[in-house]
Amino acid sequence: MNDVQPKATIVIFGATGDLAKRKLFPSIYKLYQKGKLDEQFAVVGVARRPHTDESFRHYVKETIEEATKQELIHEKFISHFYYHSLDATNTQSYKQLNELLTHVEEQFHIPGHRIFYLAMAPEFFGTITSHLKSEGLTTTNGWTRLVIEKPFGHDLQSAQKLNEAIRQSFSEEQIFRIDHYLGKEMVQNIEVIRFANAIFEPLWNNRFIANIQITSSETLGVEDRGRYYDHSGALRDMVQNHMLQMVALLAMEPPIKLTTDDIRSEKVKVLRALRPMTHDDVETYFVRGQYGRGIVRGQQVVGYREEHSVDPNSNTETFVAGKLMIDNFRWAGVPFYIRTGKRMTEKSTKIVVQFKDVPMNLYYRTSEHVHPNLLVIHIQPDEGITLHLNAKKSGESMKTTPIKLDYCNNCIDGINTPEAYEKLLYDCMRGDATNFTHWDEVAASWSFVDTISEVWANTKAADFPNYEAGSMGPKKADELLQKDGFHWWPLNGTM
Ligand SMILES: NC(=O)C1=CN([C@@H]2O[C@H](COP(=O)(O)OP(=O)(O)OC[C@H]3O[C@@H](n4cnc5c(N)ncnc54)[C@H](OP(=O)(O)O)[C@@H]3O)[C@@H](O)[C@H]2O)C=CC1
Ligand SMILES: O=C1O[C@H](COP(=O)(O)O)[C@@H](O)[C@H](O)[C@H]1O
Repeated sequence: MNDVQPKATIVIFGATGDLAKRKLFPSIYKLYQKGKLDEQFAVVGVARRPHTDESFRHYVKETIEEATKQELIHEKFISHFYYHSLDATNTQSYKQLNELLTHVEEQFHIPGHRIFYLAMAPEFFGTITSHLKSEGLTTTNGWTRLVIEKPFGHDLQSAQKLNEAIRQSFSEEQIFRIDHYLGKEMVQNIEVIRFANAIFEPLWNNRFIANIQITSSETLGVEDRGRYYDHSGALRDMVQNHMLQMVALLAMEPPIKLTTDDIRSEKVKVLRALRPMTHDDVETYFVRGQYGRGIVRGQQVVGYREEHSVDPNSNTETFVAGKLMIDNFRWAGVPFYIRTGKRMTEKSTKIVVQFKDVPMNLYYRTSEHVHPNLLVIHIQPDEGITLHLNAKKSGESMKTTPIKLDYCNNCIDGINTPEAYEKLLYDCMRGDATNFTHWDEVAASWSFVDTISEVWANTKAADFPNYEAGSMGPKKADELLQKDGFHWWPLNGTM
């Protein structure tokens, strides 16, 4: 894990697809540019469509130039790319792939370390992994690792089935399940903010925190992913993975050490402590929404049901808000509100920790309230922390005014935060699985969301579409907090 310039072959299944193009190739290039990969690496692209090594290299070069908006200066870099045309279901083809891998390993002096990155539809995961093992691709002199993209199943049962299939060929230690939110700089910062600051950890519990709000809003609609999304919805697409991972990081106990196992084990405990939903609870604790037509960033956009490859009578939610309770000593009684949706007012991911009011308000003897202290963690697009405090109003004795202490992570000159995929790929190459999800986390998350999706699948949402594109979601999402005497803190800093 200490190898700063790991030596490995990255085999990308689905190399002609969208993810490889937009995220994987540019990330590999950035790692090379930063000197995190030396010359002992290779990338072998795999997909069905025909390519020679030359035409594939040309394609990769173009995609990187497009993504990074710069001329690809390192011609040497591109010579590390190879292509093998393969239908995932064709056994014979894996033998040829193995021969190619042996060849590139000799060429670049790579000691048999292989990463198999499955950037393909999940229905192929089992077939590919079983072929990798049966055709000898996992038998090398080095280590072999498997990177699996989301979605990891559709519910607990299908995830279990998928996991069992993969585990026939790879052990849990070899499996790196991607959740790209765990690669985001400020998501990784949650642990540091909590555990490296004496002022926060003693307050990080139900005695001092009133509620925690996590919002991940998008302005985009479903784009060209209507077919996938209409069978998934926001609950499976965002809540089961990204949102619950952020909840786990915010709520976990301090790990004994900062090791992968210790951190994961604390996260799993949180996910297991989530108060399970009964069918009757769902309506009280969760709100679903679907966008209708509206205006997003000045552009008129169509409603979800009019999107390409979406059922015109679709019951699929494009928005979820929920109130989560964590039934343990630290968090009993503290609501964690989550909210995520497509076609909302702005693209933003933020966490707001609202502290309880001071026991007695000395500064306003009237009914006025002092502002609650808030710790805002800005995940994206801005990265940073804002602490909202109260201070004395200049010149006016005994009057308070809200003030903000701001730290902007991505404003510092010269620091360009690495893309999540860049960090995660590098972690995988070094064998650090901390920011990947363990099977136990996946299972606990599915088991929590399954009841909600069952209820929603079996009851038609009569009010869909129930929010206008370009808004912050349905009214019921506001009422969810109002019932508890809270409100969503605005995302644009006007608090
Ligand atoms: N795109 C994104 O931003 C994100 C994607 N993901 C996940 O990543 C995975 C890939 O997504 P994405 O890149 O968008 O998908 P695409 O549909 O763009 O690409 C699919 C890839 O699979 C290849 N493929 C399809 N069938 C076969 C087959 N029988 N044998 C060999 N190769 C095949 C295709 O190439 P060819 O047609 O040449 O065979 C293509 O390279 C999915 O699991 C998705 O959910 C997760 C998060 C974000
Ligand atoms: O995993 C997914 O995440 C994206 C949002 O990611 P972000 O990094 O842009 O916040 C979402 O658009 C997509 O539907 C989902 O599959």
